[in-house]
Amino acid sequence: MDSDPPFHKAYKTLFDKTADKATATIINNNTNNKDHEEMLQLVIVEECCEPWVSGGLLQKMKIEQEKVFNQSFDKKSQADKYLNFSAGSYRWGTPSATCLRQLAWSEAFHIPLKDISTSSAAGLDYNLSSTMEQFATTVSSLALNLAEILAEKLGHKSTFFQANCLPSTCYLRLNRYPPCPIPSEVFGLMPHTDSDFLTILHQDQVGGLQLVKDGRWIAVKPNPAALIINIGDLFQAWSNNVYKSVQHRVVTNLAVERFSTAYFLCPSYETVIQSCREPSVYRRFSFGEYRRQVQEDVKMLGSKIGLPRFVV
Ligand SMILES: O=C(O)CCC(=O)C(=O)O
Ligand SMILES: [Fe+2]
Repeated sequence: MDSDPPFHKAYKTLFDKTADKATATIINNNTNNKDHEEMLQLVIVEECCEPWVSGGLLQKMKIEQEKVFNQSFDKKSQADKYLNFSAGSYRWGTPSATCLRQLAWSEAFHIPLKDISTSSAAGLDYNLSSTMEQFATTVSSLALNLAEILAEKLGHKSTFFQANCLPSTCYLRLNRYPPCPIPSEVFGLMPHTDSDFLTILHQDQVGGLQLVKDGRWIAVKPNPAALIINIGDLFQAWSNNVYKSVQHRVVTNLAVERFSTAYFLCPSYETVIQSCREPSVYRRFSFGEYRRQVQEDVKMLGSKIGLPRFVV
C-alpha cells in the first residue's frame, strides 16, 4: 500500500534509482543527544501573566489541521473544489526532484491570509477558517511587535513593518510530515532559509526541526507550549547582516506523523528592502524582485540562491 500522499507512486523513478545503492545516513535525528539546543522559543506559560497565544488556541489549531489533512488525497489535491482554498494552495513532495535527497516528504496548505478573513472564507469549513483566523490575527500582531523590537534594538524606531506587512501580504502554512519508511534518506523539508522578515512557528511534540549553528546541524527541542521565531532573509538584508536568516530543515521519522504551523511575516511585493545601515552589504531590491529571483533559481538550478544574489 502506498503512503498518503502517494509518494511511492508519484516518485517511483526516484525510488527505483536508489533501490540498490548503499545508503548513507545524512541526518543525526537523535533528539536526546547533548547537541540539543533551543532556538528562540517563546514559551507560553498560561499560569503566569498574559500568554502570547493561548495553549487552547494552539490545540484547536492542531485539531483542525489534522482534520483537513485527514481528507482524502483526491480532495486535498482539488482543494479549490472541495475545501474552498485557492487553487495551488495544496502542495506535496517536490515536483522538480531528481533524486530522493531532493524529495520533501511532506504535504502543506499554503494559505494567503486574505483567503481566511471570515468574509472571503464563506465556503471554508467554519471551524477551520475561524481557528485559522484567530491564530493568524494573534500571531500577526506578535510578529509585528517582535519585528519592531528587533528594529529598535538596532536603533531604528520604525513603523516600517506595520506599514508594509499587511495581513493581505502575509501567509500561513499548515505542514504535515507523514511517517517515512526511509528516514535516513529523505528529508521532511529540505534545508532552506525563509524568504520573509520573520517566521513564527508552532510544532507539535514529535520533533524533527533542525537548524545550523556554528556550522553544525542541531535539533530544536520540540515544545508544543512554545513558539519558535526564525529570522528570514528580508530581516538579514534590512539589518545589514546583524540578524541572520537561519538555515533549517526537517528530518523524517519511521513511526509518527508530525504537524507544524508557520506564519510568515511578509511585505507587499512593491516594498523596497534597503539596509538600515551603511555601507550596505546588499543592494536595494523589492520583495517582488526577490521572490521572482528565488522562483527562477529554483526552476533553473533546483534550489534557491537567496541573498548572495543581491550582494553589492
Ligand atoms: O515544520 C517545521 O518545523 C518547519 C517548517 C518550515 O520551515 C517552513 O514551513 O518553512
Ligand atoms: Fe522554513
